[in-house]
Amino acid sequence: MAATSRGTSPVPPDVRPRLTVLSGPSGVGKSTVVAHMRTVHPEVWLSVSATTRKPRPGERNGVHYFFVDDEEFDKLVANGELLEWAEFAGNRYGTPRRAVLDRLEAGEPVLLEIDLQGARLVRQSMDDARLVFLAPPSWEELVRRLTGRGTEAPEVIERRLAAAKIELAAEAEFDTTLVNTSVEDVARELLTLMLQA
Ligand SMILES: Nc1ncnc2c1ncn2[C@@H]1O[C@H](COP(=O)(O)OP(=O)(O)OP(=O)(O)O)[C@@H](O)[C@H]1O
Ligand SMILES: Nc1nc2c(ncn2[C@@H]2O[C@H](COP(=O)(O)O)[C@@H](O)[C@H]2O)c(=O)[nH]1
Repeated sequence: MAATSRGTSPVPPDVRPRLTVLSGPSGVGKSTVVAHMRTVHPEVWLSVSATTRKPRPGERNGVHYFFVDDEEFDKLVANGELLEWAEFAGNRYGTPRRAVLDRLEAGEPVLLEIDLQGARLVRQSMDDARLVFLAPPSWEELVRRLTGRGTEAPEVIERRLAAAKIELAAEAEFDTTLVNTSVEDVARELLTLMLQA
């Protein structure tokens, strides 16, 4: 992932960047929105999580995730290297702590794309984090997107939809909700939120 510097940052000099967490049910379009935002603003830094999930076709180690086995993930947890971690639909996911803290200390805005459990943990440990919930236009559209992506087996889709019901019920815990009707619009709104004081 490309490094950022204050020189290329979209952050106005009088704004103190903070941590933004983007969450929402599986399939709502979090990765799509973030990828679009980063094509327009490649200088925005996105944390790369560690996961025990196997890579999907096209996913690259160190770019989309750090793909690790159970033993390596155990070590990351035991050594305190994760800012937060959670089990989601049968796999573990966690945010490498050092990289996030380094960026914040350098005065750069930081974006995490993580699940509800992780968002709750971040809120507990970093009370000025901004929590953004990405919602689908409807339940039917969420099912269509998750199924249409074609990356999960039917039983995994069922697990993710069960988790989605819990995540949708937690929307009120977030500071802001964005409805993902248009990827371009939501990406723009997300960037605006990230740059607000
Ligand atoms: N606004 C949108 N309109 C129509 N389709 C969309 C929209 N946003 C995303 N999609 C599609 O929905 C599918 C799921 O998107 P994506 O993989 O980004 O979801 P996600 O929230 O990151 O899921 P997960 O949490 O499972 O990783 C993809 O096929 C994507 O192209
Ligand atoms: N708590 C965390 N959740 C994370 C992290 N990285 C990703 N995720 C979330 O997991 C699910 C499933 O992701 P997928 O790539 O397998 O579809 C999704 O909600 C992600 O946002 C993390 O570091 N911590």
